[in-house]
Amino acid sequence: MAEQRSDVISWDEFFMRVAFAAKLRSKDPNTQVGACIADTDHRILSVGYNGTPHAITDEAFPWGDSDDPLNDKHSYVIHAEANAILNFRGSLKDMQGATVYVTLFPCHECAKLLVQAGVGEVVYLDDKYAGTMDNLISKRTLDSCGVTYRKVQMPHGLS
Ligand SMILES: Nc1nc(=O)n([C@H]2C[C@H](O)[C@@H](COP(=O)(O)O)O2)cc1CO
Ligand SMILES: [Zn+2]
Repeated sequence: MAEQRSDVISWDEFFMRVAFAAKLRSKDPNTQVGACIADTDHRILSVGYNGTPHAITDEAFPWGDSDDPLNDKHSYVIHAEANAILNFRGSLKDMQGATVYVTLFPCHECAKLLVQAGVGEVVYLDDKYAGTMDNLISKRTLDSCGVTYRKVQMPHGLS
């Protein structure tokens, strides 16, 4: 009888790989972000990545940075975490206590949305904006609302 494989990837690694795959769909030339929400029974509830609202043409929105808010991508893009919440087709009751796996630490706007959607834990891959005011507000929001966060361990890498 063959032995079963023991060196399998963990649930954390699995869901982070799903989030990582999602970010590969992002058209943002500078920062691509993926999010995967999994419930307490290790079922995937939803996936999202950062992108603009559905538009009639690909050129409807800018993808560059600009001092002019009308021409700045940040005015239009929907963040990965927000898209993951919006893509969910079930009842928000099923999201209570869920874990969101994100390739980049949530911004303060998404932190508020995740809290109100019932997410109980944030697991992140990168925190490249750590220490910025937005990031500090995000962490204060999560701390104040009892949402824990931790950096994922990826012993098998991402390839
Ligand atoms: N957690 C996040 N989820 C996201 O989906 N984003 C998106 C918004 C933009 O499309 C991009 C950030 O662009 P930049 O400012 O690094 O050029 O990533 C950003 C963050 C950062 O907090
Ligand atoms: Zn955000």
